[in-house]
Amino acid sequence: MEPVLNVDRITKRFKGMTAVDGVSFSVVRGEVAAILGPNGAGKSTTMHMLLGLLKPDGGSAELFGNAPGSKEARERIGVMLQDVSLMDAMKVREVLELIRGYYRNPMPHRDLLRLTGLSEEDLKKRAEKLSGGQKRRVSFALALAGDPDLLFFDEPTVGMDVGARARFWTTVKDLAAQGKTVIFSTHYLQEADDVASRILLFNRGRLIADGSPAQVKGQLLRKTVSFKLPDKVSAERLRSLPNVLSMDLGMERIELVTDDTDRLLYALVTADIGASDITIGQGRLEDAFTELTRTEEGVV
Ligand SMILES: Nc1ncnc2c1ncn2[C@@H]1O[C@H](COP(=O)(O)OP(=O)(O)OP(=O)(O)O)[C@@H](O)[C@H]1O
Repeated sequence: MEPVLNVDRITKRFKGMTAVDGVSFSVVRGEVAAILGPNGAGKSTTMHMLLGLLKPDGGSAELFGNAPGSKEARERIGVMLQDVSLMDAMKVREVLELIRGYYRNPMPHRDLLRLTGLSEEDLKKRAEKLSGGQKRRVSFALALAGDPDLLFFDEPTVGMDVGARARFWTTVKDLAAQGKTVIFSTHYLQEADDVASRILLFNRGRLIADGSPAQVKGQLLRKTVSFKLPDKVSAERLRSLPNVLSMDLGMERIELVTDDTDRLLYALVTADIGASDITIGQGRLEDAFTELTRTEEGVV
């Protein structure tokens, strides 16, 4: 598999705080990789280093074997960042043609409109007159203008309505199926799960999980073991059971959140506390995500 991006222990510090802390990963051709994480996790800083907009304090990155920001790398990438100024005074067509003019093999005009959903009418407008959603479409068109092999999207769907979001991701998947590689950042686990073939989960500047959505979810997912108890059993006693991450002591039922159902169940049954009507439930993914990132905070 052809490596498109190689990141080796990349690090960035800002005035005594470490925004990105020794992150390593690589991405191969045709992957759609989501850089996922809460606010301040280091997603944008990482992306900016990969684009050559920020210089790392340690480690390195290579795009198609070239340094970020080099002419060779820039010619093969397309970028959609947050809050891009679209040269407001120009018409959309002029902006697009200007950017297409920078590239040796720009994407044909017709394909750009088809992929981004921009209309001929939109092209006649000045960028400043566009709605938020239309501006995102133009940003997408600018990212595709050079028909790049590698696309970077920083929180691309912010400001898009549901329909625009769905269309955008369908197009992204089609582009990946044609062999283009896509790296995007997002706060939303669900979005990463729906779209990405690969999830890079960041928290507090570190890469804390890396794998397919199924692998990362497997790592994140916590199950619940719920049961009834005949007599009052102290919370202390329940907490002493193995692999209990948290407890909910209801009037009717006790619910324990665990990262190892088998071990907990065995201990529960052999503890001889009279647990009955035992059920196992699937934890909610969003809860698991919150839990994992919170736990990591405690570790740092
Ligand atoms: N130019 C800068 N100067 C100082 N600190 C910065 C700078 N850029 C980012 N940081 C800090 O580095 C950390 C990581 O920020 P970054 O923007 O990379 O996170 P993020 O994951 O993209 O967050 P968000 O989801 O909120 O966009 C944060 O604590 C942020 O305050």
